[in-house]
Amino acid sequence: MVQFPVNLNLRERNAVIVGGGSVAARKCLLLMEAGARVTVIAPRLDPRLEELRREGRIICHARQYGEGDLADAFLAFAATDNPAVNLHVARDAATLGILVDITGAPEHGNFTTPAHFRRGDLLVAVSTGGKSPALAQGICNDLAQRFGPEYAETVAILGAVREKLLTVRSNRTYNKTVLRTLANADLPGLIRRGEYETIDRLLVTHAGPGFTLASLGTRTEDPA
Ligand SMILES: C[C@@]1(CC(=O)O)c2cc3[nH]c(cc4nc(cc5[nH]c(cc(n2)[C@H]1CCC(=O)O)[C@@](C)(CC(=O)O)[C@@H]5CCC(=O)O)C(CC(=O)O)=C4CCC(=O)O)c(CCC(=O)O)c3CC(=O)O
Ligand SMILES: NC(=O)C1=CN([C@@H]2O[C@H](COP(=O)(O)OP(=O)(O)OC[C@H]3O[C@@H](n4cnc5c(N)ncnc54)[C@H](O)[C@@H]3O)[C@@H](O)[C@H]2O)C=CC1
Repeated sequence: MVQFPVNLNLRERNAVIVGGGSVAARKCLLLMEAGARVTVIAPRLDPRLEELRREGRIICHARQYGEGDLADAFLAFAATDNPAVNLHVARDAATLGILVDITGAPEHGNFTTPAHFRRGDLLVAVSTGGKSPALAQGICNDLAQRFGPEYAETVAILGAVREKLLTVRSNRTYNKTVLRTLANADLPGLIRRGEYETIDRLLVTHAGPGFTLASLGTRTEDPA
């Protein structure tokens, strides 16, 4: 199965999870992090889901999956321990044209959830197309050691430089060169060592006067 990589914007989109066990709870937390509105349908709820329900942060229907449950979903997850129910969800989603992750039988759905970690706006996702979730998770754990919190700051700085460059300069070739140079300038290493003056010098040299960390708003005061 050749899968297509995509990053979804789920802000204020409806997501329906059929099933309420530990897999459902994991998907639910992930969806909430992304700003989705989550509905869970399951007769039995994991304690984490039960708590979210009590706090009014998700909608729960304490019953078995049934007719019409996917009606207003943007995307859906089948995470019950009953393969027949999961297949029923797969068929209904196909009829409605809704994206669905059949967590116990990925070949019946049209997307899967990769292992992942975040550093601010940096998202690293690893997929084996369902062949070995444990390997995907292991590779992610290795990468997480290599890409520490300094990458969150690096992405914030590069994002701010990019936004300012695109606003103040219309020369695309120039911008591309500057952005590539800065992206390859080991800002993470400089941040790790606290060498913010060197970063300022790099920014001013390559992007131009006015491109200091303070003026970009990514750093308001010198830590020294
Ligand atoms: C297809 C997919 C469905 C989907 O889209 O979610 C799927 C399916 C299945 N997983 C199974 C087992 C395990 N899953 C994990 C862990 C995770 N599984 C995740 C994703 C996915 N799992 C999707 C494909 C991802 C890809 O490879 O591209 C992670 C990465 C992300 C997440 O769940 O959000 C998450 C990391 C959790 C974290 O970071 O905490 C572990 C490891 C562990 O628990 O230690 C095991 C045991 C070891 C093993 O089996 O490898 C089984 C067999 C169930 C059974 O035996 O009954 C099935 C069903 C099947 O394959 O038939
Ligand atoms: N990362 C992943 O995606 C993983 C996926 N799986 C698969 O995910 C599925 C669920 O695993 P767990 O959460 O551990 O199961 P679980 O046993 O903890 O929970 C099952 C849930 O399904 C609900 N359920 C049962 N019949 C239902 C129905 N007719 N309608 C609605 N809800 C119903 C139960 O009430 C319960 O909440 C399994 O199919 C398993 O193969 C398993 C491990 C990892």
